[in-house]
Amino acid sequence: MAMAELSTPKTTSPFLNSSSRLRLSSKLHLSNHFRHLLLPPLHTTTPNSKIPCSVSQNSQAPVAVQENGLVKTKKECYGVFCLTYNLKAEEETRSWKKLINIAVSGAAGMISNHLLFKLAAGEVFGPDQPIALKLLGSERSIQALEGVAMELEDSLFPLLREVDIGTDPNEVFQDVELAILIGAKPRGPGMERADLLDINGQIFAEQGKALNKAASPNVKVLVVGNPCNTNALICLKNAPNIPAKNFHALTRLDENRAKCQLALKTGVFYDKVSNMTIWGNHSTTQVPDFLNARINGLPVKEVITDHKWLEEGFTESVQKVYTDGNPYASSPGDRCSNCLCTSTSDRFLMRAFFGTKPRQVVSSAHSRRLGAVLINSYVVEVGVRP
Ligand SMILES: NC(=O)c1ccc[n+]([C@@H]2O[C@H](COP(=O)([O-])OP(=O)(O)OC[C@H]3O[C@@H](n4cnc5c(N)ncnc54)[C@H](O)[C@@H]3O)[C@@H](O)[C@H]2O)c1
Ligand SMILES: O=C(O)C[C@H](O)C(=O)O
Repeated sequence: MAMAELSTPKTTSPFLNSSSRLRLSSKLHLSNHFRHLLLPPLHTTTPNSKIPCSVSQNSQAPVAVQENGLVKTKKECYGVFCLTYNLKAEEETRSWKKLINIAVSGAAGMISNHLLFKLAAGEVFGPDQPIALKLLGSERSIQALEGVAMELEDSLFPLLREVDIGTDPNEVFQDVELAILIGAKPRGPGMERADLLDINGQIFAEQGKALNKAASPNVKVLVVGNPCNTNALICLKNAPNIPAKNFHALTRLDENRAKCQLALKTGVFYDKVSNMTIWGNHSTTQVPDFLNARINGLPVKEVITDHKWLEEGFTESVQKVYTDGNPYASSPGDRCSNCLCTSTSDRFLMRAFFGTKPRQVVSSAHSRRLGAVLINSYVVEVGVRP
């Protein structure tokens, strides 16, 4: 890491997105970053005071655009992301793709905590794809959400061009091209995912309406919050202007689990298991399809001769994983969400859908018209379009 020096911008104080509805009440814990709201605006500081700032060795810091000697700021933004940069010089030497607007709900939660940093680092859409993150939180999580925005800011990800935070989906979803809907309650011990429908269903009705109104008409929607299949259907039904085929529910985790089970049984590394897909819901009724899966290129039934295990033990181990409490959760008995592997699954799936992975066969729960719209997991072939 090299140390660079940036001049303090001659500007008014950066402000938080109005949609965050953050107010400075006496109850609000004031973090260091947040204190600037109480400090005099930056234009009262010495114009050229230096702020040390670490940047990656090879990149020159882009210069913020100025008008009438004042640094231009955006309206709805967070901290350093309020500045408008002139990236023309960079565009001449690098070919950036057009920026994509990505909304993430539940952005202060466990899964997002892992996923957002992978998105910002370019691990999902590649090193030439700039992104803008629109982070949606609940009123309760707004302080934590602000903390997430600060961490993103401090990370200086070159591809991360904007971060907005808010609690109103109608504002946060404005013009988004991808919406990853994670914000929902996770299940507790002894609960089935379906038990969450009463609590979580309403969230996805509201967010469906907001997407319908505010998002880009071709927005792709990935529902993670459980029960994800039903929530995806609720969301879709509340967003009639968005093509039904754009809605997906995350069942990729089941596919990964099934691969692990087969790898464990046969002692192969899991990359030797292919064509493993899931049919049905992200629930105890799903069917992991071992009939079409391959181990080292051979049909599973040829490699595993214990067919009773395949039909019962294997199937059940994927269907019922962690129903009685998740050993990987940070505090077992308290919550049952697998944040790290879920964020990895999100990543796999999005990479697959946005074509940054070679062609492959995966399972995905997405809508299908069989008389009626169904959201269930089935086999899809995805990858770079010829
Ligand atoms: N499909 C899958 O493979 C999969 C895997 C793991 C978890 N999940 C589900 O994902 C959901 C989130 O899990 P988590 O571990 O991140 O939970 P978490 O409790 O850590 O985070 C959820 C966050 O969402 C926020 N939130 C709640 N309601 C909201 C709303 N209306 N709008 C915006 N934000 C809201 C909460 O304040 C919280 O910050 C759960 O429903 C869980 O069951 C799905
Ligand atoms: O099982 C849960 O409740 C969380 C998630 O859907 C998972 O499969 O791990």
